[in-house]
Amino acid sequence: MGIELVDYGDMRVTEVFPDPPKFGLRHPRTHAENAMNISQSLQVALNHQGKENILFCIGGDHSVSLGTVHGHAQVNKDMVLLWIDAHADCNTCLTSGSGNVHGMPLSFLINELQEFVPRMEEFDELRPCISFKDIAFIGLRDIDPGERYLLEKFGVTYYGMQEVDHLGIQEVVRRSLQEVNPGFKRPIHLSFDIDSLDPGFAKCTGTPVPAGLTLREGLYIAEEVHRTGCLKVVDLVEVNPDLGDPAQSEVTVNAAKEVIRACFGWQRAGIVPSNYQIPMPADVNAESRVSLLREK
Ligand SMILES: NC(=[NH2+])NCCC[C@H](N)C(=O)O
Repeated sequence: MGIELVDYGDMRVTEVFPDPPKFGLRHPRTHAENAMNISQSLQVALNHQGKENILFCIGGDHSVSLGTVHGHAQVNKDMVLLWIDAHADCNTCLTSGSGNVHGMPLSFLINELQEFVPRMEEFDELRPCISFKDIAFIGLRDIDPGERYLLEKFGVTYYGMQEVDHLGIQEVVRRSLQEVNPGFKRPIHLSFDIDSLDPGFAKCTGTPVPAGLTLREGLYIAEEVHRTGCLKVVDLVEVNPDLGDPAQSEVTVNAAKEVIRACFGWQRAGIVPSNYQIPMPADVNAESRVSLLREK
């Protein structure tokens, strides 16, 4: 594609011991510490790179975004968030049925939700940093009762699969961008959970849900978000090639790769890479060739 990539390396996950559940939330100290590490590393990377660049974080599960969104919001205070997912991931530890933090990251980050989250000093540093009005959800189809209650209570912009079927992906993306980022003035954080895609395209993920986005719809989202010119940070999470058979894992990884390429500006219609030079026959230089053609 003619783009230059800089690899900032892997984040090591630190496990903290002992780490008993708190309010049902599993591994609170480990999660809080790792989220803070991710947030700080992301801030360093964002401040280091050029303004026109895109920072890509490859998960990990969706708890990664607790750190990435927090870090991004410290650098770009006016950022908006597009959450592409089968799940709303805004359970509080009290509404969660699983205790898994990958279903809760937004409960720590969204200002309006703080009154529903019990205080845990481990998470004190991860101050909430975004409001519901700055978030659009696309692809939802497995929403827990507590999440549904909160989405309704705060009148949140969300386009579940029902809305995708009703409006079509083009209108869903147009409305989402228009609602959170009118005029394309604000930096965008795209948090793309591979389980937003239908299991036919992404079986190898921890919590697959049937009847999801097609790969075409997923790519359309990524292409359109790239086209805004506002895309600053992308999370691509919940890809787990160890789940499922080798064929399914290849399909899932390929889907993830295609989404990543689209975020970086690849288009299905093809692109001319920035450093591309058209091959010319060796015998004739371009100028004489043009004049030969004209003389005929
Ligand atoms: N990012 C995800 N895959 N989230 C799945 C969450 C599933 C369920 N709602 C939970 O809270 O446990």
